[in-house]
Amino acid sequence: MLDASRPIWEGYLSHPFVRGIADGSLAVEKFRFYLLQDYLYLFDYAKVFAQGVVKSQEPEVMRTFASYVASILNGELEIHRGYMRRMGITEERAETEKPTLSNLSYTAYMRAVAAEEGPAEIMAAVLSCALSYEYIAKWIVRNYPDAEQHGFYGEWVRGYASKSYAEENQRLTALMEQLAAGYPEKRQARLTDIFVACSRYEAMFWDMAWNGEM
Ligand SMILES: Cc1ncc(CO)c(N)n1
Repeated sequence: MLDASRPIWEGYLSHPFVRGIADGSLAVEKFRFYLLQDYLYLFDYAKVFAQGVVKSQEPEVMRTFASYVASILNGELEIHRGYMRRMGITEERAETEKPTLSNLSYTAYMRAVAAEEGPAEIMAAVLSCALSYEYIAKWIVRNYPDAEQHGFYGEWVRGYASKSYAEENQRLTALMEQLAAGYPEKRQARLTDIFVACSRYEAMFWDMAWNGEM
């Protein structure tokens, strides 16, 4: 799965939006636009995990999916709310924002997988989002030593490069392997297709953030 999307992931690292966070040169206006879109995105992302609870039978699997619903709504979105406070954006204001077509397409795709398919396919859909942010943030930390301390973007970098985020991702990866164990080739190929599609949607989301799509 990771091999199939390697070239797409390499592209994230040279993306001007990602580079702008890395060297601190990104215009705050661009980040503001991205953050509001990502704020909307994360509520749908949480719903995809919630669908994982609905679609799974084993208590342990249900518990894992459920814990991510809570950690997105209470943990990751705290980063967003922190930035919104700093930029003077209220939650009411953020909720009136309209998702761009790129954003809608990405979440609609994940929600269609979640509605029609099973827990392994749902995990394949959420995995590239989670893993790619860790990949990007760790790459920033390795290559831009000042990025973590940046007065504005530092919090974003630290959050996604953190040990706790990596640990959560390890649990997701382990669950992916557990759910897909013994899958025949055809179903494995389907998981890869979903993972690659979401990796491409991630690239589209960065493009949207950079170009300010309406
Ligand atoms: C678009 C997008 N993908 C992945 C993540 C990481 O959860 C995020 N916050 N936003």
